[in-house]
Amino acid sequence: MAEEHGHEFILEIPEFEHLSYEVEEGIALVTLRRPEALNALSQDLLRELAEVAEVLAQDPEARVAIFTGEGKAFAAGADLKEIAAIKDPFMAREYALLGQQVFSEIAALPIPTIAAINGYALGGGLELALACDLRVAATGARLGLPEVGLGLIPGFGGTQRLPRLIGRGRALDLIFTGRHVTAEEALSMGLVNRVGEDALEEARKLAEKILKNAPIALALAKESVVRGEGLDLAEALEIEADLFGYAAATEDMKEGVRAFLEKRPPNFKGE
Ligand SMILES: C/C=C/C(=O)SCCNC(=O)CCNC(=O)[C@H](O)C(C)(C)COP(=O)(O)OP(=O)(O)OC[C@H]1O[C@@H](n2cnc3c(N)ncnc32)[C@H](O)[C@@H]1OP(=O)(O)O
Repeated sequence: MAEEHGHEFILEIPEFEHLSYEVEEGIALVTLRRPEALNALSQDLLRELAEVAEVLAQDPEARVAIFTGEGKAFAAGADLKEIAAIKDPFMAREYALLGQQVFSEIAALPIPTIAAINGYALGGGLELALACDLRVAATGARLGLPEVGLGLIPGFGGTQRLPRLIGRGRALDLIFTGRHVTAEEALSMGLVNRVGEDALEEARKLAEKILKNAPIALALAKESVVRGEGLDLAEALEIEADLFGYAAATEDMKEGVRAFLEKRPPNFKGE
């Protein structure tokens, strides 16, 4: 996907069918584009999300990524037509593993990611939003994990990422009832970080605030949080101290501290 020509680094962006990818002023925008099926996550769309994650990990222009959906949904879940065609538990397991793998790649991206939840985020759609670092919802958005009403369970990370984010009790409320919550309720339970009239506009505002900060420090802060999950506190604190050491060795750290002392805004270069 990426080639070196002399010293020039050329990133080839694949042709996508079910999503679009654009980058403007440091913000990469990934838009799911299957509005006729409320952006249901078909296997083809999941594979394109894996490809876009690979692009995001390499694109030097992409400093924050926003994921959103075209039309009235962010994503209405895994594609139920494809689920209906699953013949045995082994195929179903492979299906879950595909979604989990793609969302884990998104969760591990070295840049901050934001889900701009413009409408329905249900089942696998909410699980995609959970794989992002931050979630911003439109006032009219509806979020939920309705899988048990279909005889399924959340299988793209929902049973793991949701309790880690909002706590076991609140997560099991959503998982057992399958109910749709409003953006306001999602905000009150910590499921989303912000609510606004227009999710994308609100997400862009958030991205712009993030972009004012030092890029390497952002990557290291995320790495510290991600690597610390699942470790005991002492081990996780060691990782934090190591990464603090890396951050302190950057030119941007010198610039940030100098700018503070000189009472001016910093000019970070990502070095
Ligand atoms: C591991 C992960 C597992 C999962 O994610 S399981 C799936 C979990 N998701 C769901 O159960 C949500 C399913 N969708 C719905 O409940 C409803 O939709 C909504 C409440 C989101 C919206 O309802 P309304 O406004 O009446 O729209 P509409 O006519 O139902 O949908 C428009 C078109 O979109 C298709 N569609 C919606 N969701 C899915 C889906 N998840 N998989 C495949 N297609 C979907 C429909 O069938 C229909 O299509 P047509 O116009 O051809 O009838």
